Formats: sequence, structure tokens, C-alpha cells
Amino acid sequence: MKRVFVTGGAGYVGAHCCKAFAADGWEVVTFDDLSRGWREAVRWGPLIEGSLLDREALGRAMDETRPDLVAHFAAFAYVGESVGDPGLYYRNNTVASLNLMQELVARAAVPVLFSGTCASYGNPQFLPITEDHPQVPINPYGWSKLFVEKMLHSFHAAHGLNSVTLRYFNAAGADPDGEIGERHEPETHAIPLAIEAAINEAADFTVFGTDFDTPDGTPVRDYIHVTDLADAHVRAANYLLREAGCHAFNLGTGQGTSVKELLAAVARAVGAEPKVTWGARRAGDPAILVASAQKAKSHLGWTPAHSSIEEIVESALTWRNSMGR
Ligand SMILES: NC(=O)c1ccc[n+]([C@@H]2O[C@H](COP(=O)([O-])OP(=O)(O)OC[C@H]3O[C@@H](n4cnc5c(N)ncnc54)[C@H](O)[C@@H]3O)[C@@H](O)[C@H]2O)c1
Ligand SMILES: O=c1ccn([C@@H]2O[C@H](COP(=O)(O)OP(=O)(O)O[C@H]3O[C@H](CO)[C@H](O)[C@H](O)[C@H]3O)[C@@H](O)[C@H]2O)c(=O)[nH]1
Repeated sequence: MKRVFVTGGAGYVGAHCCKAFAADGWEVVTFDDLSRGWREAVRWGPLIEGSLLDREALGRAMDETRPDLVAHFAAFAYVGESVGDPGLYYRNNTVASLNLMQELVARAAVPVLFSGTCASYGNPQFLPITEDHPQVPINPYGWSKLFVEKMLHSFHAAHGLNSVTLRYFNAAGADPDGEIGERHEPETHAIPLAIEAAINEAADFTVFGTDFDTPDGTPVRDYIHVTDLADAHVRAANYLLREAGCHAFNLGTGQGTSVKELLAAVARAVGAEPKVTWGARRAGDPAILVASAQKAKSHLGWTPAHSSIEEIVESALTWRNSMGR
């Protein structure tokens, strides 16, 4: 049985991927400091509590686990927070990932999957965004993740460390079985906030700008169901065990959804309109981010199967209601 060591497995994307790895027959061990994750989300194998910033604890956990592969999700992921406190991001995302890479090369270069982001591209120069699009982030969060990609290249050249970076576009939705879902505190992502604004009297949704150069003036994003992301991780893991190298794949649908279209989908799913405030642009939001998903399709045989905006919103709504708020 193959064994995967999952950093950040108590978080949103990591937990969904743990479930998918277990379903594919992998033994799953989570390493997470629970700084932004949830003990109850770790359901498909043991949790080792520890931080990637504690290299000794990390090395011990890897010696106990002896993984065939590492899936590295652990990070902080709030763009706004990264602008106000860049040091936090360079330490927890970049330095922590360097610690991990050094522990990997000390153990015969265990291959690694890395959570990249569309935020590493910055403002798009052409659409859809292919993997060879220039990467010029516009915030410290994007840089903190891009530096890790660069280090993965250097470690491949110097130490033969094999890796796949998966650059997610907008992760969204929840496990169709309702076992896990999106749980960020504070929540800043559009879909859970829009659902809350449709259900909860006290909540409303601020649309960050209506003057973008898009068909309806609101920003367009490529929302990808977290279950499709999880499927891509399992495929990428099996690919990486066959194909040495330092690879990168976009994970998106190739389809854009505007904020107004998202609000309409939420209204249909809930049966009530989200209460909306028409606000100003949020700093650092590009008008349109849409992936080309061709490379993941041709190399990994991956096609998103659950990423219509209807299915994404329905699953997020079911999860929200199951949390008993
Ligand atoms: N959610 C998205 O839309 C999105 C999009 C693109 C990329 N990503 C990337 O995907 C990954 C997962 O994102 P998420 O939304 O699941 O975030 P999340 O906050 O839900 O999960 C991150 C997990 O990492 C853990 N963690 C953080 N720092 C740690 C450390 N130093 N040591 C050990 N554990 C630590 C947290 O406790 C948490 O459980 C991140 O790398 C993020 O940058 C997310
Ligand atoms: O209250 C809100 C929240 C969001 N939005 C809009 O909804 C869209 C989606 O916003 P999210 O905050 O849900 O996600 P982002 O597009 O900001 O995602 C970025 O941040 C994520 C980290 O949380 C990932 O890294 C992702 O790759 C990166 O593009 C954006 O156009 C945003 O302007 C609003 O109008 N109001």
C-alpha cells in the first residue's frame, strides 16, 4: 500500500484530498498544526500535530511515516492578510516549504505535490491562462507561493527532487457526501459569503466592484469543485510516481463565472436573493482569471465532473446547512 504524508490535511482542500487518496487505496497521514484547520476534518488516517516551521518535529514525523509521496497543502491563504503582514506569509508559506524540501532531500528525495495558485500569475496578459503564462504576482501571498515553485525547480536540478505543482483557480464547493466542507475563519470566499447573505438575516454580501472590463462589470473567476481538485491530486500523485520531473498543471474548468452570475446561482439554490451592497473594488483583484485546463486533461486524463456553478453552489449550501448554524 502506498503512503501519502499530507501537510495541511486538516484544512479545506487538504481534507477533501485525504478522502480521495484513501478511496484510491492510499494510506494517509496528516501533518498539521491546526492553526487554521480542524481536528474533526482529519478522518482518513492519523493526525500528527506539528508545524512545518519546527524542522525537528517535521523530520520525526516523516521518519515515523516513511511516505512514498508528500502532498503539501499547509499554508496561509488570505490575500488581504498577506498585504498587511507579508513576513507571516514568507515565513509560513516560503520558509516552511523550504524546511519541507530539505527534509525530503534528506530522505532520498520523496516526491511532492504542491498547492500552487492562480494568484501566482498576477494580472493576465492573455486568456485562457496556460501554464507558460508569465508569473508576476500582485500580492505577497502570490509571491510566497511562486517562490516555492522556483525552489522546487532548483531542488530538482540540484537534488533530483520530483514534484508536481497544481495551480488551483477558485476552489469551491463541498464533499457530495457531506462529510467535510469549506471552513475558513474568517470566511472571505465569495460562495460561502453569498449563501450566508441569502439565508441569514444579519449577513450581506459586498460586491467588490461593478466597473470591471467584463460583460456585466463584475469580476470573472474559474470556480473548480474541491472534489474535482481532489481527483486531480490522486491522478497527479500516480503520474509523479511514473514521471520524474518538475511539473506544473492548472486546475480549472476553462469557464468563467461573474460575481453577478454567482449571486444568481445562489438565489436559485437557496430560493432567496442574497442581500447585496454594491461596493468598491478590492485591492489586487484582476478582472478575469480563467484557466486553460488542456494540459491536465492531456497529461493526467483529468476532466472536471462536478464543477458546474449549480453543483458547486448546491454542495456548498448542503454543507452550510449541515453545520447547524
Ligand atoms: N482555497 C482556495 O481557493 C485556494 C486556491 C488556490 C490555492 N490554494 C492553496 O491550497 C492550499 C490549501 O488551502 P485551503 O483553502 O485548504 O486552506 P486552509 O486554511 O483550509 O488549510 C490549510 C491548512 O494548513 C495548516 N497549516 C498552516 N500552516 C501550517 C504549518 N506551518 N504547519 C502545519 N500546518 C499548517 C492549517 O492548520 C490548515 O489546516 C494552500 O496552500 C493554499 O495556498 C487554495
Ligand atoms: O465578499 C466578497 C468576496 C469576493 N468577492 C469577489 O468574488 C470573486 C472571488 O473572490 P474570492 O475571495 O472567493 O477568491 P479570489 O478570486 O480572491 O481567489 C484568490 O485567493 C484565493 C486564496 O484564498 C486563492 O489563492 C485563489 O487562487 C486566488 O485567486 C472575486 O472577484 C471577488 O472580488 C466579492 O465581490 N465579495
